[in-house]
Amino acid sequence: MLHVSMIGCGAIGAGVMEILKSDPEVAFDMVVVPEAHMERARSTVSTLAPAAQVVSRLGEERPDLLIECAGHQAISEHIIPALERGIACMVVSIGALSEPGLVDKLEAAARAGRTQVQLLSGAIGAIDALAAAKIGGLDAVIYTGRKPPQAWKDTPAESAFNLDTLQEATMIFEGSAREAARLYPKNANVAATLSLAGLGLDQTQVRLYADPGVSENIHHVDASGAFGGFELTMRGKPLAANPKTSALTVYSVVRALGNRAHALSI
Ligand SMILES: NC(=O)C1=CN([C@@H]2O[C@H](COP(=O)(O)OP(=O)(O)OC[C@H]3O[C@@H](n4cnc5c(N)ncnc54)[C@H](O)[C@@H]3O)[C@@H](O)[C@H]2O)C=CC1
Ligand SMILES: O=C([O-])CC(=O)C(=O)O
Repeated sequence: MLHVSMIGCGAIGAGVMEILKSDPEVAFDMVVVPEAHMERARSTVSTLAPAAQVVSRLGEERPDLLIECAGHQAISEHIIPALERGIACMVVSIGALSEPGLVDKLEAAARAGRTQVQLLSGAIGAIDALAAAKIGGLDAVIYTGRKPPQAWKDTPAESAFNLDTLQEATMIFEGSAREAARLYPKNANVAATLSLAGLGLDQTQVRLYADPGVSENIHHVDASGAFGGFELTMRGKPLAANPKTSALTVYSVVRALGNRAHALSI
């Protein structure tokens, strides 16, 4: 039985607990959320993982695994201290790692605690292929993200374009993954994941589109190098609970937890 503590109880966290409530090999013992969100989290947790306690920090507990499904702030607040204490961690807010120095801090904390932090693939696929291709040498990685106009609300695109009346696909950003992550931090997880697996934040090229013709979060990757090349298009259905988040992100967390908990890993 794998004893897991979960940070966050929003669209991803609740989705993960919902799927795993019938898995006898995974137990959620703690769910960590900020004080202000505890009441709401308690009501969600009472049906999805009734044995779990809702807390605002991990305290002295030592889960087998701590998984972050919360947001950028949670990495320095909860993941780094847990790694230093030797607790294995998984992270889904990969966009946070575009902050200068944070990847190094994460690695140093895991080394100090003699443990490991796993960065999950989330809404994108082929991270295994890209990371393997990097070993032979990559020439180019181009990422195109395309989402319905409403998914770009509360981003700089909202002041530059009238998202409510867009009639055709409109490129709202072109530049490096580093710049994309700076301007669109809540939509930067895929760009940051591709960068970490591949050519890094400065060499990974990004184009972002607001497209009234789509209802899904469409991620396209074009990679080439010594291995040859690949093109990948993911058409991610957004979660009802948070349209910025593709459902595949939830499944990627469930898969990663299953791979730790079950005898067979794939
Ligand atoms: N790697 C990937 O492909 C993807 C990653 N994400 C990232 O996953 C994270 C969670 O996404 P959603 O579940 O859709 O968000 P959400 O907004 O639905 O839920 C966030 C949850 O985290 C909690 N929370 C917020 N700040 C916290 C903190 N400092 N400490 C502890 N708990 C905290 C909130 O109370 C809430 O329960 C976001 O950072 C998002 O950017 C989202 C989609 C894809
Ligand atoms: O599709 C998703 O779930 C999220 C996304 O685009 C990102 O954060 O890069």
